[in-house]
Amino acid sequence: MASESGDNVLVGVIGGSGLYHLDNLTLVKHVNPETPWGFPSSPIAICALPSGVQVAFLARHGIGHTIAPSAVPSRANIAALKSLGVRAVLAFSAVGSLREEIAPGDFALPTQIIDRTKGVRPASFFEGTSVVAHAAFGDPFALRLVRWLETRVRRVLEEEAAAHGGGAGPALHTDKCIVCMEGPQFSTRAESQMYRAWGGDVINMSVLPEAKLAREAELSYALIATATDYDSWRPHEASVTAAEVFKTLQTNASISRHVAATILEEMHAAVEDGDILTEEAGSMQYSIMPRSAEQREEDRKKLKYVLPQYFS
Ligand SMILES: CSC[C@H]1O[C@H](OP(=O)(O)O)[C@H](O)[C@@H]1O
Ligand SMILES: Nc1ncnc2[nH]cnc12
Repeated sequence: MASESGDNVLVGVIGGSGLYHLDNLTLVKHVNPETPWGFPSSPIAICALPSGVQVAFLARHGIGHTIAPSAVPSRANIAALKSLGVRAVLAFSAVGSLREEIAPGDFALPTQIIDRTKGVRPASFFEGTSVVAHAAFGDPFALRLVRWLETRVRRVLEEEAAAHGGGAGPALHTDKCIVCMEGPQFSTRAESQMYRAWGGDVINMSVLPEAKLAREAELSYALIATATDYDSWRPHEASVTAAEVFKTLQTNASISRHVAATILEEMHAAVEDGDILTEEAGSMQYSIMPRSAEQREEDRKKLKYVLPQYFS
């Protein structure tokens, strides 16, 4: 797909709470594409890695963290990244831990999601159009990208531990299930315990509809979850507060920047090389219901923005 920017920006990074910029990058320019679903959360920073390779960085809640989780314009965010030519998205998120072994400061790579959003977030590019599509979402993250990330993120966490005296350092937890709640209030103790009983391992307010929209846009999407707290399930401990989250947010963000600075070059190369990290390309081919006479031309035009190969 020819990108709107004309640049070869294949990798997009979405920063969550505490992560409003990346390290070791030279800002090339800011772009703020108006998509058929409005403007992204903030202007997108197109940044050059030391090799000159460019990546796109978007702050999910805006640079000044002014957008609440339920109000994040996820359709515009994903559509804007796609319009720049992005094919794989690395998203970061601050999460609560629902498991004793996932300590604040640890990192997790989820492979499953439980949806506890309340239907107030627009969750499909097809919503409100005359085109019906049912994307496959059994594996909500791009598994090849997740597996690719495992070894690389683990290595960075080991480097972090070595640089800070060789102690245990943050652990990486793989194959975890993330609960996405509506918020903005945190969970009750009863809810937190229920999520554990359901098999949830970590919890946030942001992975949906972001992951669904990435799938609809045929972008490979993975989430690096960074634990900040133990949510509200521990019977004899205080339940989570924003103050508790803030305690680990900066350290987690700084390690997240180290992860990004270490892997982005290689990730760009892997995406460019072909199908290793672009497994979602073509995945919507059989998800869109066959064209009928009732499909409105204006809707096809809108959908062309994210899926040009099906709506030319
Ligand atoms: C600041 S606590 C709750 C807030 O933090 C997470 O944001 P993000 O996923 O963007 O890092 C969580 O999802 C909530 O939105
Ligand atoms: N306990 C929690 N619940 C939901 N989102 C979070 N983000 C960070 N901690 C969280």
